[in-house]
Order: sequence, then C-alpha cells, then structure tokens
Amino acid sequence: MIEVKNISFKYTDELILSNISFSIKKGDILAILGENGSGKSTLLKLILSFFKPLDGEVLIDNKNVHLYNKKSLAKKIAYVPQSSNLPFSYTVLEVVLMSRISYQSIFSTYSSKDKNIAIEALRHLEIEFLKDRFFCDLSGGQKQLVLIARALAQKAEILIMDEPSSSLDYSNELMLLSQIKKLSKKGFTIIQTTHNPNHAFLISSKTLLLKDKKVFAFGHSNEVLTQKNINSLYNIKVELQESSEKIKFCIPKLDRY
Ligand SMILES: Nc1ncnc2c1ncn2[C@@H]1O[C@H](COP(=O)(O)OP(=O)(O)OP(=O)(O)O)[C@@H](O)[C@H]1O
Repeated sequence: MIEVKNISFKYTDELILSNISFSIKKGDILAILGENGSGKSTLLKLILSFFKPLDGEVLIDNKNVHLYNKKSLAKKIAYVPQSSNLPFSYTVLEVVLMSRISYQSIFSTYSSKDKNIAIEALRHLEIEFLKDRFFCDLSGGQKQLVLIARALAQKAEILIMDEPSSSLDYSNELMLLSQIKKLSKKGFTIIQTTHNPNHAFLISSKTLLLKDKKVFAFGHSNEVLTQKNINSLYNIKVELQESSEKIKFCIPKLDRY
C-alpha cells in the first residue's frame, strides 16, 4: 500500500537520505527510529509529497504521490507535525475543522456533518472540553492532541505522525499509543517517528532504523529491535527483557556515561 522505492534526497549539497526502500501494508503501524538528524522527519515529508526525491519514488496504492491532486491525497494521507509552535490564532474547533477542507467545493462552508466529525475526533481523544479555547493558548501536549484530532477528522486512511507523543504526559502518551493501536485494527495505516524503542515494542508491527543516511534495518519490530541493533543505532548499551504478556522492553545501562 505504501512503497518507498530507492529514494535519495538532499536539501543542499549534502545527501540526507540515500537509497531508502521499504514497503508496508494496510493496517501496519511502522515506527521509524534513528539518532537526531538522521532524516526521519525528512523521510515523512517525502512520503507526504512535500519534497521531491532526488532519485526514486513513493507509491501509495501503486500511484506515485506526486501524481495525486491535493484533495485526493488529503483523503488518503493525514499529517501530524512536530509542531507545538504552529502560529494558529484560531479556536481548537476551527483548527480541527481545517482538516475538512478537502471535502468541500470552492464555495461551500463547513457543514454540520463536518462539525460533528470534528467534535467526534475531539471526543475520541477526550479533549472536547478544549473546543472553544484558542489553539495558541494551549500547552504543548494539548496542542499535540488537537493536531492528532485534526488528522483523525481528515478521515484519511494513512496517518503520518512525527514524534506524536513527545510532549505528552505519561497518561496521554499511553492513551495515544492505545488509540493508534485501535486505529490500526480498524484498517488505518500509521507511520510514526519515535525516540523510544518501547513504543515500537508496544504497538508497532514494523520498524525501520535509519543510520548513516541509509536503512540500517527494516522488518518486524521484534526482529529488528534486537539488543545489538539498538546498541549500534545509538551507540549505547541496553538490555532487553520480556514482560509476563510477552512484550519486550528495553532497559538502558547508564554505566557508559
Ligand atoms: N529545511 C532544511 N534545510 C536544510 N537542511 C535541513 C532542513 N530540514 C532538515 N535539514 C537537515 O536534514 C537532516 C535531517 O533532518 P531531520 O529533521 O529529517 O532529522 P530527524 O531524524 O527527524 O531529527 P530529530 O530526531 O532531531 O527530529 C539534518 O541534518 C537537518 O539539519
């Protein structure tokens, strides 16, 4: 359903990504991990068609992303940016309603159906009470939840999230992971970048590790997130253990520091 084929990319002279290939299916949750600056956000933006790759292509349902028009692509794929500084001087409800623009003709305004969908998305994330607040007055975590609600209201089948839980408190972080898992069971495909291997163990069917501009490993999370790979990826020492529910988790060793 999403195929990234041999893409390379540079902003200026220096290559940022080199010959990246992988593919995922409907219902997959893909975690992308790598050091700061390894190109995770750039890769998301290439999938979203914000940039054109130097070489290679991204296919969604066998069609190059650059061949979709804006509205039809917005019905396929929604983006939750790494964002708390977006300068929106709108209410939360208005920010979420922005996602419905691809469902309107040029002259129409938001319908009551659009409003209901926006409210439903806020309710889903338990933040309906924020609907009349100004987005710019919210905390970083609240803003993040609003942007996720905006993506849900877009009703796209693919969600691309850039470190979605980075500014959430522990409870909201777990709520978000559980929501992502539920969405994948409903057939949504989710790609998220994360700095936490435990998030990948908890919910991701697939994991992609980026290192030195290339794919360091890609495949089923439990096969990719080995002790050896995590240690090499970050140049750290971790130990892997397994919970009583057979979920692996990572314990860092601090003696390297
Ligand atoms: N607009 C830009 N112009 C020039 N270089 C850029 C631009 N955006 C990112 N870069 C560079 O591209 C490289 C990859 O950045 P990117 O944001 O994709 O990394 P990342 O893995 O998402 O990082 P982090 O984990 O810190 O969020 C970095 O060296 C960064 O400085």
